[in-house]
Amino acid sequence: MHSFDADTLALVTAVINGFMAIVWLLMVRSFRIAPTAGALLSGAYALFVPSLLCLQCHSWWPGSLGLWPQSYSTLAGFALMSLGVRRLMRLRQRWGDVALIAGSAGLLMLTGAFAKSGTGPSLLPLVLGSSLLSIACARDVLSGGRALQPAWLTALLALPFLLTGLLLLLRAASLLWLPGAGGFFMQGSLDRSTLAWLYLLMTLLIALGLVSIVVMRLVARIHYMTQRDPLTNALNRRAIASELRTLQAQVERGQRHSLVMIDVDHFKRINDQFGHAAGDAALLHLVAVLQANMRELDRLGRLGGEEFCLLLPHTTQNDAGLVAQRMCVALRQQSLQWLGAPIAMTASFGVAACQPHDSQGDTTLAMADWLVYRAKSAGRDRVCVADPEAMLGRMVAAT
Ligand SMILES: Nc1nc2c(ncn2[C@@H]2O[C@H](COP(=O)(O)OP(=O)(O)OP(=O)(O)O)[C@@H](O)[C@H]2O)c(=O)[nH]1
Repeated sequence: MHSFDADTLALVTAVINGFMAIVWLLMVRSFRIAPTAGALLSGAYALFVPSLLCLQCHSWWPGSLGLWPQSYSTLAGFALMSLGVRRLMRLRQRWGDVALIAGSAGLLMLTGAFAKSGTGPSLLPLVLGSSLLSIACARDVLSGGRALQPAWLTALLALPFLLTGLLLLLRAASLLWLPGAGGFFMQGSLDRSTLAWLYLLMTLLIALGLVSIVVMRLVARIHYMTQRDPLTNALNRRAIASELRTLQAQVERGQRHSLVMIDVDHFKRINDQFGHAAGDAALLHLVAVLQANMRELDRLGRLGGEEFCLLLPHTTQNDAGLVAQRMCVALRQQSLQWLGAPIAMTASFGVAACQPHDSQGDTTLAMADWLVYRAKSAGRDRVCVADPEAMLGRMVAAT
């Protein structure tokens, strides 16, 4: 553990910070991932590099510069880090708080430097300000991560920020008690290289934590996209088939669920008369009307073209018929507004209860499909509800 001295470890930490600055910049520029948070974090990491490198070059640059570059770049780095973390956790930005902490720390250093005329800024405000900002990051990860990740994982991500904040707080305390301690790392009870190791470890953990937040968000987004129809954002065919299989399995255990198949009437005419864009808008309008008339646990999916499927868990066929009737009337009454003019739109609905002994839901789907066909034949703009006995007889006869 102690085979490296503190300066070498600070150099390694600087390299890691530089690498992370490039990683975040790449994510922002090349992939447009978390653009604002990424830019702020990239800036923060870039600012930490000179603050760590200054430990090495301190001896040979102009004495008048003293600790100024190191002090301010560290403080500015923590300020940007704090803003970046808030943005990454999708919390309302607190520019005022960050400006207050960083500004007052900067001002204190400035006044301290003038008071001591040329001795360079006092490190105390810098370390205290950085510590507060790092603790604020831990708090933001905890509050922003509540909705996203399991609690233990959020706590794990917040921990390195908290430890860094506490280390800096300890350092501030040592500066207060030992005002002569001029170096970046704390002197006293813990030796410099142990502290350098701890800072290096915290840097690594924070970098991993921040990147893993983005990776988890991306995985969740990709999972969401594989389940959705890109135009209407309703569930796609694969996702609705999977939901239907789940309901069918519950039917075997005595639950009662229903399915509604919906097909827009004369959709081709809308496309032909008003153009494909109007057709797309009509599909979005249909989904909006259906969603306004369904419960949160109901599932709406697009099977393809202008054909949709609505799963109604814990709903009898009769109740599902009433829901479909409500949707049919709502669609008839709320015409699509296209370029300032109304376009009348209706749909045909087929309603069937989820059938037993139908693990894939094929029979249920076929029944609802057949009922839509019947609604179309009977003049469209209506709901047909299954009569299971009569229907199964007819479907068997038809095959
Ligand atoms: N705008 C648009 N049109 C689509 C989309 N998917 C399929 N269509 C069109 O939807 C139309 C479906 O026409 P048909 O199957 O004849 O059905 P219909 O005109 O609604 O007639 P009925 O169902 O008998 O009332 C076709 O012209 C497809 O090109 C889409 O995503 N956007």
